[in-house]
Amino acid sequence: MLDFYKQEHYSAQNAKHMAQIIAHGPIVFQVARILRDKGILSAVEEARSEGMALKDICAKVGLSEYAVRVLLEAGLGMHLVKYTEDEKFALTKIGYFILHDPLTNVNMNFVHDVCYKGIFHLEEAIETGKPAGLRELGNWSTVYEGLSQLPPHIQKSWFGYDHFFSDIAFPEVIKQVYAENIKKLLDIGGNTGKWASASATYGDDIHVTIMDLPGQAAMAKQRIEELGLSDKVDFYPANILDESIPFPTGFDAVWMSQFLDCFSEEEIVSILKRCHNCIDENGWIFILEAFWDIQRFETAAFCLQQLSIYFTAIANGNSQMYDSRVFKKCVEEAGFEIVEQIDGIGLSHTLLKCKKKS
Ligand SMILES: C[S@@+](CC[C@H](N)C(=O)[O-])C[C@H]1O[C@@H](n2cnc3c(N)ncnc32)[C@H](O)[C@@H]1O
Repeated sequence: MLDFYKQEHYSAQNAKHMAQIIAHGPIVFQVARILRDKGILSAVEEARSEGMALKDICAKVGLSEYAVRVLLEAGLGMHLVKYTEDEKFALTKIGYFILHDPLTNVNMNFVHDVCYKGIFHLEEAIETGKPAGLRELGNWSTVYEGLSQLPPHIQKSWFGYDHFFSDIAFPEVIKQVYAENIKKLLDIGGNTGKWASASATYGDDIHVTIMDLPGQAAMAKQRIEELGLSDKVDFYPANILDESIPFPTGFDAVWMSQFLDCFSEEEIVSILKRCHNCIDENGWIFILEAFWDIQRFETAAFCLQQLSIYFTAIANGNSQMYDSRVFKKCVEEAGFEIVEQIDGIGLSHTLLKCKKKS
C-alpha cells in the first residue's frame, strides 16, 4: 500500500477536476446526501434505464421543481445520475453506491450527524491539540464521555459506524482469540457489550470483564442483563486516563478492539504499561485495529485517513487511525512483543497478538 503513495495517479486534466471536487467538498456531500434522503435517487432508480422526467420525480418526492432541479443538476456533475437520450434522469453506478452500499451509508451518516458541523473547527483543533469541534455535540472534554448522552439520531450514527466494522470482524477474530485457551478476559473499551456477549455465548467457561467509562459501562450492563448473560460478564467502570485508578488483575488475556486508536501515542504506551499487571507472564494482549498503511485497497485506506480527522477535530484532539509502524512502536515501548500479526480481518482490521517481552 505504501508504494501506492509514492506515485502520481492523475493526469493534469483529471487532477484539476479532482481539485474542484475537493474545493466543493461540503456542497458535493450535502447534495448527495439530500438526493439520497429525500428519495430522489430511489425514484430515479425505479425508472431504471428508461429514466424519469423531472416533473414526475417532483410529483413522486413532493418537492418543488426548482428544488429537485438544482439538486439533480449538481448530481449530474458528480455522476450520481445521468441523462438518457431524451434527457430524463437515470441512476449511475455511483448513485447506486450512494443509495445501497452499506459502507458508504455508514460513512455518510457518521460524517453528517457526528462530524459535519464539528469539522468546521478543525483548524482550531490542529492549532490547540483540543477537539474544538466537540462543542457542536456537547460540553464534554472527549466524545467518549458524552456517548451515552448524545441525541438519539447522532448516537445511532456513531454506534452504526462503530458496530459496522466490529460486527463484521468479531465472528472471524473470536476464533483466533479463544483458540489460545482463554477463560478470563478483560475487555477494555467494551462499549455496548458486543464482544462480551459474543464471548459469553462462544464458550461455556468464558468470563469477561468490561472496563469502560461509567456511562458506557452502564449501557453495556443493561444490554448484558437483557441478554441474560449477567453471570458471565462483570463491569469495571473507570476512566483509563486517570493513572491513579488500578487495573483489575487475574486475567488470561486483555482484549482491546478499536480502542487504542482513541488515544495519543503517549497515552497508548501508558495504557499498555498498566496492562502488565492484568495478566501473568504467559498472558496475552490482543489488539484489534485498522491501520491505513496495510490496507489492500485504496478505498479502505482513504476511509481511514479521512476519518482520522474526526479524532482530531471532535473525539479528543490527539488520536487517529494509525500507521501500523507508529502504533507498533508504542506496543514495543510498553514492554510487549508482537508474536503474531493477522491482517485482512473483516473489512479492514489487523489482530496483533502480543506477549510480555521475556
Ligand atoms: C471506538 S469504541 C470501541 C468499542 C468496541 N471495543 C468495538 O470494537 O466496537 C471505544 C471505546 O473506548 C471507550 N473509552 C474511550 N475513552 C475511554 C477512557 N478514557 N476510559 C475508558 N474507556 C474509554 C469508549 O467509551 C468506547 O466504548
